[in-house]
Amino acid sequence: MSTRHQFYIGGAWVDPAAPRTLGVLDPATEETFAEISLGTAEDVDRAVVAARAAFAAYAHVSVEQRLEYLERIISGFRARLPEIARTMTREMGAPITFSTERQATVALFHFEEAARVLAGYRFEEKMGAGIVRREPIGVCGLITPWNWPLNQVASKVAPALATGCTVVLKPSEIAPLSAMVLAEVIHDAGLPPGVFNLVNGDGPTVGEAIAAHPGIDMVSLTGSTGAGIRVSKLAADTVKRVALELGGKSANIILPDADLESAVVAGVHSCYTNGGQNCQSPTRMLVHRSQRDEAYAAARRAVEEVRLGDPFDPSTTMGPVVSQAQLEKITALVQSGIDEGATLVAGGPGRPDGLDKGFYVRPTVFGDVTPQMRIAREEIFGPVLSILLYETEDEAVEIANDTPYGLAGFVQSKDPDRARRVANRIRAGRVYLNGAPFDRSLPFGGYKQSGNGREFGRFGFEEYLEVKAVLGYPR
Ligand SMILES: NC(=O)c1ccc[n+]([C@@H]2O[C@H](COP(=O)([O-])OP(=O)(O)OC[C@H]3O[C@@H](n4cnc5c(N)ncnc54)[C@H](O)[C@@H]3O)[C@@H](O)[C@H]2O)c1
Repeated sequence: MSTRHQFYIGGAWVDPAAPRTLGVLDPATEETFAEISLGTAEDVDRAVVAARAAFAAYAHVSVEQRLEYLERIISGFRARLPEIARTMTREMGAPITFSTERQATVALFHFEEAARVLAGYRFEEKMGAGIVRREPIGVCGLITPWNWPLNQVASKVAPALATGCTVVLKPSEIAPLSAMVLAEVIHDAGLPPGVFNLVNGDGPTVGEAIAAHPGIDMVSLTGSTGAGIRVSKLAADTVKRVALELGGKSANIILPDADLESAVVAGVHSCYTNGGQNCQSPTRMLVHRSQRDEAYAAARRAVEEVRLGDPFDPSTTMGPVVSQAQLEKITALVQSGIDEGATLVAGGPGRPDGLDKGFYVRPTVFGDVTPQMRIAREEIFGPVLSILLYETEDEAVEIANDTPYGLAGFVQSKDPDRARRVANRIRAGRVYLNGAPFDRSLPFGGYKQSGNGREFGRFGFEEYLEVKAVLGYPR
């Protein structure tokens, strides 16, 4: 078993203020394979002192120098990408192919994108009788989840470092190890001590200490809506900037003119990506009532294509879910779907055949789901798709928007103008038309209870900047 008891503070790996440990579980074997420390408010204090001291100089480091640091992080990351991917597969169960091609690669993208934005960014502009300057906001407390463990870390750390901020990172205590590899990469890149700090711990202790700390200027959290609310309340006392990336229950509207078979099959697979543990997963599929039977048959065929099993086997397309707690939550919601009268199209509760160990759940599809059912309203965070039926385009849009969330939407139609019209009516921060691929430069974030921040590209970069007007220039 590997032990990673130290935190990265002030440019060195240091012992925690008090000994308290937590095992990290391999979700495929249910075995504890590593151990970390759980920090305290005292550890957060030390990290904030280091980050504040470093900010005084780092805020004024030239763009060229910051670009050089980012380039060194990028090459160090690239060199360790296979190890980073394996670490994520071990700590949270994503299939190795997915960890390599998506989880790790997308995390690397954020550093490349931050460097690209930094290289072309105008930090000053002339306006009226003055100039407007954009300056780094200060010390940033970054709190991240386990489902895309390094992507979420990188989408915050990269723009923070690029803009001249300093960082106190608290990765998820459930999947903390890939972030510790990143800390080693950042150390090797030779950033000044204190610019980047990492303290492991749980939400109520270390997360809340970060949110409340008077020495932190901004807190950015990706996680559940409940954690986001708690962090906002704690941050209010010191009027911190708060950026939240929270849960979702995204709708995938399949308009009647779409190619139904391919839209349904792609929608099922998209819902199941990363074992369904994605904030923006299209978990509510909206199908025209006249296409019900055909859609259910296509969904069943898509489920048969899923290869559930050992996440280190390159042919596996779905691994276990992250934990026993997550497995129980998913199972309870699947049972609620049955109890509330939805039609079980595929899957269901219970252990998948042939998998006696590990937190495996059966990929499941429900049909005839109504908007009031729990499986239509609650974020399940597992491979469970709900199919809802609609009669008119207006009704489809109404169902899509009938949720406290607003992270993403998906629209399928052969008519691009029609798809765009429907997209404009969806109250969400991102809409994908006809299976559009991921684009790292476009903003990512939620409406409503899905959050208030924007990450990725220029929008993510600007989250870490203050705006200053300097008056007294000729007009
Ligand atoms: N919108 C997005 O970009 C996005 C991306 C990925 C995941 N998510 C969301 O994250 C959730 C799954 O991740 P999770 O289970 O790790 O979420 P979580 O809210 O349990 O934990 C997320 C992080 O917040 C910390 N935390 C928990 N309670 C806290 C508190 N009271 N104060 C401060 N910090 C606290 C945790 O320790 C962890 O580091 C889902 O709801 C998912 O939709 C959102």
